[in-house]
Amino acid sequence: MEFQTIGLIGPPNVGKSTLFNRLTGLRQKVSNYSGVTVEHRSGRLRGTSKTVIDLPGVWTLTPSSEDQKIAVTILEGKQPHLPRLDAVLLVVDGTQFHKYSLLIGEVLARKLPTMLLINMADELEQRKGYIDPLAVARELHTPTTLISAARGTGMDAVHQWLKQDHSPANVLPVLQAGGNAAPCAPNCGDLTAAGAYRRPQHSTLTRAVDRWALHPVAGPILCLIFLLFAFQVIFRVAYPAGQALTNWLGDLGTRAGTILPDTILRAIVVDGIWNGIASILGFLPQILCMFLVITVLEDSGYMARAAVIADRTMGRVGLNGRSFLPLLSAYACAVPAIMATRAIPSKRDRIATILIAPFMTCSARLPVYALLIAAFIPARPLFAGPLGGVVGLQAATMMGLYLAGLLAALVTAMLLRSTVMRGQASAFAIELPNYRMPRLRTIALAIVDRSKVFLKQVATVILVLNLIVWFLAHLPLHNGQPSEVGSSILARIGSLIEPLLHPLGFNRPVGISLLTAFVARESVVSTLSTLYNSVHPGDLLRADIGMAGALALMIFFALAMQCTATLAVVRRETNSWKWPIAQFGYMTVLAYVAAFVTYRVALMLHL
Ligand SMILES: Nc1nc2c(ncn2[C@@H]2O[C@H](COP(=O)(O)OP(=O)(O)OP(=O)(O)O)[C@@H](O)[C@H]2O)c(=O)[nH]1
Ligand SMILES: [Mg+2]
Repeated sequence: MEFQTIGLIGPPNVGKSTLFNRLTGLRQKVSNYSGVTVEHRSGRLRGTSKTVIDLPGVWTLTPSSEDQKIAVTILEGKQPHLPRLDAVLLVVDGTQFHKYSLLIGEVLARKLPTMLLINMADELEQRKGYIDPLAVARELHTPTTLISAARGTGMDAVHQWLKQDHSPANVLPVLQAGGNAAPCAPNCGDLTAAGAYRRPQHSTLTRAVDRWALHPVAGPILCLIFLLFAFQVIFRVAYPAGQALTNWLGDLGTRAGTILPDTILRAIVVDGIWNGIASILGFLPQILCMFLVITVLEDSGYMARAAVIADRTMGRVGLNGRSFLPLLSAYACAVPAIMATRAIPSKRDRIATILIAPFMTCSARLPVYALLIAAFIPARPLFAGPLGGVVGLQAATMMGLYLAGLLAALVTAMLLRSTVMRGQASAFAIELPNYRMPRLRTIALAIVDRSKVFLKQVATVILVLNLIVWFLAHLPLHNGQPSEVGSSILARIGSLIEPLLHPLGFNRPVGISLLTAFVARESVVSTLSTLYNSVHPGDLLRADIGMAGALALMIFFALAMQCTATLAVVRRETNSWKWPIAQFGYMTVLAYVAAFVTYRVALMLHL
């Protein structure tokens, strides 16, 4: 009998998802910190009809958080709509083998056919550690093998075990090592002695880097310098590259316009669709640059340190240290970050983290910030002097907006902890993984996948939004001709929201673009482009809203909850409408008031 449904179970950050990707050819997210996978993911074992299921990491089978509950429920065969597991690949990290006897004992006691995979063979050898998998197999009466999921070594034995006929007479002799008959007791005794385990030497790189990265003063400063440098690259390299792309696409649209006959169709294709698309595509290089930075930080193991730094410097606001990993991942997108809060055991801390996650600057805000900063903030050095050129005013403004979001999150956390979510902050312990050279494959896949998500968003949601905006700006028809700008449906919507826009210094196109931003934040760029009928709407906006309005718009955008996808996921994860509604109301009022104050202060300062 061959296995049909195989589960990957094991502690966090041991390489389960890396193995899953190798077995199935899929692209489950892999990163060097604990708690990356928070829900199950199924895939087909390559070349077969068998199902492999990747699970969140667990330290014991007594779950203490939502993600761990998922892993244990599936192991117990109690997950609705999912077949029972008929085999388990129990994955552990060979460089930390001394930590796993409890989990190994608990999993084997379930009596499912199990193979123990000791992963990270490459790192174990490199750091001069040792383990004898056959001796472990003999001790546990369980097939055991040493693998490297990242490099693909040792995988033959795994495939053989999965392929083999598991009727009692046909079990593979080498790996059998005593058969699968006698499962060990819940605690498997001293496996390290039985397996002649020699712990690997400490990673000298990790020690050297951590001396600086975890330093109470130098650590946060280095972190800020690194981010400032990343923003500088975004403005110096990615922005010009993106603008060149937009210019090229804009020219292409103009040329196509001269070929097409001068009909309504030409207006729809060139003005209604193409200009908006060309303007937003120019921000792809910046988004990719940001993802490159985030993926390198995650896969190198730095993110776990950033969480420690954040906990030390910001834990005083009452946030649980465990909140910082999801919050840091919200710099990419709030949706997976809110799902990552499943790893936080305390419900109260989890809800607090969900409520503040959308303040972190997600990648969809990036194009809008870049557009406004490039149009309004002069491209000059931040300070005079020989080193002045290293950091520009534009990069510093971008950093300021990221910090504004963070500050709003922390103040909100403080408010929550002193009102509706009072209570003791729980202690924070985090596993600090060894630093690893980020894998080129992980980075490349993250960037390719991100480009696909962005391009799909542009080709679907943003394109449709653009068309809707364009039509609303030209309807109703009068005697078969489009409306004058002032009498279109959009103009009427504009006049309705005008009283709200005026106190913030926004004009109608900005107001309309903020409405479309509810569907997709990035669409502010393409909506402005469609309304101004230009691939570079920033230049025209400069003449319309002035510096005070632009600063207010940046602050509004930093703080407002303009993302239906996030609201939907908050509803799902908290299982109530109360939280998303409260969150939406609070963030909108905060954004409005902060933008109003910014506008008035900027006017007073004659900016
Ligand atoms: N050197 C080395 N690194 C590996 C190996 N397998 C995985 N890794 C790295 O280990 C880290 C964790 O890998 P994941 O596959 O995300 O681990 P996981 O067990 O799924 O983690 P969670 O989802 O958090 O439970 C990543 O940085 C991987 O690149 C390996 O065989 N050798
Ligand atoms: Mg995983």
